[in-house]
Amino acid sequence: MATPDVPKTCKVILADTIAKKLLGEVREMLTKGEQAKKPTLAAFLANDDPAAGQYAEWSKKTCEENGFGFDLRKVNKEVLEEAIVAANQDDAIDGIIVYYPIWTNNQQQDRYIQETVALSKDVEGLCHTHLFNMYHNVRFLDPPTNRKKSILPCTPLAIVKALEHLQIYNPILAYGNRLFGKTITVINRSEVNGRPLAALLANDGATVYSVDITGVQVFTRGEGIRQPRHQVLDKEGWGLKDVLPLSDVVIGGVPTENFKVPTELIRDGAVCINFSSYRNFDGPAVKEKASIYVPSIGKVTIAVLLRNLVRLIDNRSAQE
Ligand SMILES: NC(=O)C1=CN([C@@H]2O[C@H](COP(=O)(O)OP(=O)(O)OC[C@H]3O[C@@H](n4cnc5c(N)ncnc54)[C@H](O)[C@@H]3O)[C@@H](O)[C@H]2O)C=CC1
Ligand SMILES: Nc1nc(=O)c2c([nH]1)NC[C@@H]1CN(c3ccc(C(=O)N[C@@H](CCC(=O)O)C(=O)O)cc3)C=[N+]21
Repeated sequence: MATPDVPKTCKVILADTIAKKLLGEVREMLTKGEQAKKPTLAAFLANDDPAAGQYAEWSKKTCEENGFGFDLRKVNKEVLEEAIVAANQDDAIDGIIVYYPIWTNNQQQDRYIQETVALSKDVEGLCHTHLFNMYHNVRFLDPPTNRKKSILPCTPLAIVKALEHLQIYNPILAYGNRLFGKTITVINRSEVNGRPLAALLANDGATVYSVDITGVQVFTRGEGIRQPRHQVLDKEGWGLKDVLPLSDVVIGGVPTENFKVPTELIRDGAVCINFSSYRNFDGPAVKEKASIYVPSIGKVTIAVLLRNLVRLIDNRSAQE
């Protein structure tokens, strides 16, 4: 029998679809818990980054629509540290988010602020203990009791949730190994986004090419997939031209207007995901190449933020 002509079309998946599913789960978690009061986030905005301001507005809206409190605090850089310390001690506040970057030319100072947020209120998973657990593939804060879940950074986790939704995670495989056999390129290696993302994906079994302005590194679980955590190697002289043709999934996070992933290098049928505030893929062209295209992820990030907040509250009741 002749095979009918199947049109070759790219499926565009919007963040909203994935976010709605997660928000449904979050509301369910909320009704199961026995919170006496409305879970409340304190959000510190101490820069004039338009992306951060927009993100704050979106987060506020999503919080309020889903039964969460969102307390936006616009503060001066100079008083930020003291303001965070006060929120750490305030029982009315369940989680704290700080919009980065703050000191654009001083990463050390931003790191210091990340550490100022109390571990029990670190809704973005950026405190050292949370980062250490993520990089070491440790899921709980209190082994061997395992009642307190370690928090994962919002944007990397949002991308993992998107990949689960798209069934790039293969549920036939064992949990923790569901990306085995997949090759993924992540274009961005910042400490808050690209690097944790590459580590998470490698910890789940993928081969991850992590690309930044300086070059390419490969994150894997090592030979024979038996390593408990990822390993990193430099790929001297490699560039997008080497890694894109190998990649089942391409994730763009370059924060510039004019950067575009070269469409001609993308594999036919690849899955393309953009998390940058700028469009890293040339929309019409990528739809001729990709099997699935996710043009933005922000709404999923916000859903994950709320999910993390519920986790923090559960962790606190596990403590008590
Ligand atoms: N949708 C979401 O949930 C979120 C989106 N963002 C957005 O993601 C973007 C990235 O944010 P950050 O990681 O904080 O930025 P960043 O400036 O800290 O890091 C940018 C990364 O991209 C790399 N890069 C820059 N130009 C490149 C090029 N031409 N080729 C390859 N690599 C290049 C840099 O080397 C660096 O690793 C921004 O647009 C930000 O607004 C950030 C957080 C959440
Ligand atoms: N500590 C920290 N954590 C962050 O996660 C963080 C940050 N700092 N600094 C700024 C960037 C930027 N960012 C965005 C998240 C969502 C949307 C978002 O929801 N965008 C909508 C688009 C809105 C529209 O329609 O224009 C979407 O993707 O659907 C945008 C931007 C988080 N950031």
